[in-house]
Amino acid sequence: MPLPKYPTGDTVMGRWPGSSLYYEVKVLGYDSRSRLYTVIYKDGTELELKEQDIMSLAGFQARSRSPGRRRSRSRSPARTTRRSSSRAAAAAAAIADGATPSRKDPKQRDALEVRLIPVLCVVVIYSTGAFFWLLFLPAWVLFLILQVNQEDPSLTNFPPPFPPLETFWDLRALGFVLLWILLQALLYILPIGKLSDGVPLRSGETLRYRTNGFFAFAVSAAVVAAAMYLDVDLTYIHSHFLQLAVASFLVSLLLSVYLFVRARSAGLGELALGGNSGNVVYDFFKGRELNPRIKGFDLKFFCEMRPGLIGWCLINFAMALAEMKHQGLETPSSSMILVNVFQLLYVIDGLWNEEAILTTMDLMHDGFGFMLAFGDLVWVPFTYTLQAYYLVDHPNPLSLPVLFAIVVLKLVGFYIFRKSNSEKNAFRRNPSDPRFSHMKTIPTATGKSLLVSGWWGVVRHPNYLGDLLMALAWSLPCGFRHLLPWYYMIYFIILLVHRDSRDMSDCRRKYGSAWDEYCRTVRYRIIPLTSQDLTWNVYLFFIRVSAGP
Ligand SMILES: NC(=O)C1=CN([C@@H]2O[C@H](COP(=O)(O)OP(=O)(O)OC[C@H]3O[C@@H](n4cnc5c(N)ncnc54)[C@H](OP(=O)(O)O)[C@@H]3O)[C@@H](O)[C@H]2O)C=CC1
Ligand SMILES: CC(C)CCC[C@@H](C)[C@H]1CC=C2C3=C(CC[C@@]21C)[C@@]1(C)CC[C@H](O)C(C)(C)[C@@H]1CC3
Repeated sequence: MPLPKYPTGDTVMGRWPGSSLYYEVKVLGYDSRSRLYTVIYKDGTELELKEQDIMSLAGFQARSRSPGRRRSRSRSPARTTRRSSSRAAAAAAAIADGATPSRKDPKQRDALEVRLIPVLCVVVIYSTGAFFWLLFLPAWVLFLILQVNQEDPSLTNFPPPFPPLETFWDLRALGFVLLWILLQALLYILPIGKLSDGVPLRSGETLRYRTNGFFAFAVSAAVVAAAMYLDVDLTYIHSHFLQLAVASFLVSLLLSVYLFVRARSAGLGELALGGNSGNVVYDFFKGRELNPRIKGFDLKFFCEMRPGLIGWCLINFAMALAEMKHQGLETPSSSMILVNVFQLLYVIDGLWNEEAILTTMDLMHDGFGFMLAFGDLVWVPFTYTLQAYYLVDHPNPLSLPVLFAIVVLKLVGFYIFRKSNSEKNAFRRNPSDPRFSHMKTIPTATGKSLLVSGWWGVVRHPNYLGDLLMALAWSLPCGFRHLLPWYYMIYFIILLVHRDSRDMSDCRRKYGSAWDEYCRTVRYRIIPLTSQDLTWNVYLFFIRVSAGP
């Protein structure tokens, strides 16, 4: 067995994952199976690093002597984090690493150029990718809203007519959005409901969350009922959908700027592993801080679970009222009822099992930046409601057998989704729970184990499978006349396939050979008996190039 290059107890320089910055770390151990070093940073953060991400102090100092290198390397994590604004050039220089050649020596200069060009290309691709998404995502929401408003929303009617600029803005709409967020914030901070522990952070600390989502939903429903009793016309939401979306976009943008700025004073242990590359655009998009909090008010948890998610149900309900008004109906159509009830069940289930969100990727690993702020406050409420919006002016009557088949599909999907999510959540919270005693697991070097029987032994992401079946049941009530109500299904396949591939590489990095063993045992990713094919790999290639590191 080869001896580790860096012995336990040694002080070395370790690369901060996802970035090009090196900090002083102490080696705590080496796992020969996964070939990973466990190291501890000065702020107490413990991580596992590969050998190529570690340098001896002497080697590091020798390389730092070059003037070009000194700029991007600071021994103080806090300073370096703040300084990471020397951006692309610093990142490029740091990634290029190695003995920096003298600029006067033409041979060495050529060598430097040869090495810098691909590095600069990577930096350019990452910032271009993030920049593209920053512009594309809001534009796409706008396109969907304008398209669904058309009498014939088929792609042959592309592009939809662009409304006059002044119609985009309505101060009242901004007022409603702010009031809604304030109401949700108030319900979130009320000392009512359970306090749940998150998963331990890298520093060993555990954050507490007020998981009173169901209570917040019930009170919000009562507030909406009271508003209707007072003759508030909820169909305003349908007629001012664009203005409400623009107002929410503004809120999400301001929130993202605030999040980016406040991350400058966050400690190293509070930063997410991705999203701290030193590239402003990329980091703004991905989010730098893992759990930004204002005096215990957790911004990421709140945004993901409350205003957008509960708002989604309010919008759907308003669409049902708008359908009755537009089509002169006494009750909503059966398709509208299905879409409303199915999505309501999904949201209520999420809020009822709110604790389970604490073991999802977003909460455990992702930084909170534009992507999630926009996703939570704009994307969810204004694109997930598209099926209901579509049905307002595009009726699709359903026969009883079709209706029954769709309900069965939804229930099967929901069962798989709920059971698998609850199984993983319970296992992560208490692996020694007697209900797991008969289950097969694979131990990993981190101390955590992987479930290999039960739902997680059928496919590697059974929860995605259930979610996809449910998504199918949400689109079917809208029929096949247009592609637009199928948008959610198409987007969701792309999102989940991408999340699955991201999770695969994260888990491989975390668990090394134990993960490989899990993948050998559980061969299928999302759909049983479906192997990876060429399309999947081509698709993943494009997603990776555009999504960044
Ligand atoms: N409607 C929507 O728009 C969206 C819905 N979703 C839904 O949200 C839910 C959460 O999804 P997401 O956060 O992406 O992913 P998961 O909840 O599946 O979390 C993945 C994590 O689970 C752990 N894990 C993986 N395999 C195993 C195993 N065999 N045994 C034990 N733990 C394992 C790993 O974390 P670790 O080992 O570190 O604990 C892994 O990183 C899903 O149901 C998904 O469908 C997600 C995105 C969007
Ligand atoms: C804007 C981007 C293209 C995509 C942004 C993605 C986000 C919209 C989603 C990432 C993970 C999510 C989850 C839910 C909603 C959508 C986002 C925020 C979720 C809260 C929906 C309800 C479920 O029951 C859940 C399991 C709690 C979901 C968790 C993940």
